Amino acid sequence: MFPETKNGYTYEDCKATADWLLAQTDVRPKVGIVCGSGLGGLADMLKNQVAFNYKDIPNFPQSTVHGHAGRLVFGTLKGRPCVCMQGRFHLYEGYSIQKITLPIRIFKLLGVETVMLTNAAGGLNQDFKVGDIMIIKDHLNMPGFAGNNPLSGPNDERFGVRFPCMSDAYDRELQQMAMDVGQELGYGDFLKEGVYCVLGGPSFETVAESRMLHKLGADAVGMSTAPEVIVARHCGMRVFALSLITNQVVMEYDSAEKANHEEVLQTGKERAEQLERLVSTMVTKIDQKLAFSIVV
Ligand SMILES: O=P(O)(O)O[C@H]1O[C@H](CO)[C@@H](O)[C@H]1O
Ligand code: HPA
Repeated sequence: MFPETKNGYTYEDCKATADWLLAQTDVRPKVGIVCGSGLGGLADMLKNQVAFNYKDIPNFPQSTVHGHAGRLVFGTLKGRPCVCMQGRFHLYEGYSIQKITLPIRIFKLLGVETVMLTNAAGGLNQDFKVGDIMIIKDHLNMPGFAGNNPLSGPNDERFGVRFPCMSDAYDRELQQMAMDVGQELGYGDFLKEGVYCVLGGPSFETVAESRMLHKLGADAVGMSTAPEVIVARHCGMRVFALSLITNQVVMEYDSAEKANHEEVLQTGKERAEQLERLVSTMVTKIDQKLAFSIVV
């Protein structure tokens, strides 16, 4: 049976959830992190944790996918206050697009200024290898082409404008910071950048679909992230996102490869440590930058 879907959450619904959370923790996060499939280890890095199971949070959906623990974790990452979704929601779980992006609006009302998202994705770019980390510079929002956009429905100006700009969705300074941090950490060989394409899932792509996406300019394909990015940008948060290339998308009919979720989780395990180090180092630099801009 599919979980309950509700079409649209009011500002008051989101505020009620944010206030409920704020009443139970002293952490006032400036950075909000969303962990992709098999990448929830990032949340375990937080110190002084106050954690909530999604099932206990008012209005929150439940995680139904293996590799998504279903916990919202508050704490400090290298001394910086953060909140981390250990598990995200996807359209294919049967939730409305408004529901899968609800936590992003709650981030905003918790005081988050920068959202960092990770995901597992299939590599379309023929220069990519399994285990590469792709800094996302742009996206193709396929569900949006079909009218399934998280901002569809009445617009509440308290979140943002009716027609938000998306040409600067992925913060360029943060992309450069990721490149610099990646170089410092010695990740040069497997740090890439590219365009992420979101599909509805849960079926993986056919060969014809993969070829089409590649021709359209996508470097990696997955089933998440872009709706969250749209909602985050709508309400004025800075966005950084990266994909772990967990598998090579099958582009040839005579290939013996078959996409599967186990491979996705396995690659996540193998690269988790580097990915966590990249994101956590960036968090310390973002924080320094914020402090600096307040002083100036
Ligand atoms: O995007 P995340 O949540 O990392 O998960 C990716 O991995 C799953 C497929 O294996 C899909 O849910 C896809 O979107
Ligand atoms: N396709 C779609 N989503 C994915 C893939 C893929 O190959 N790998 C991980 N998530």
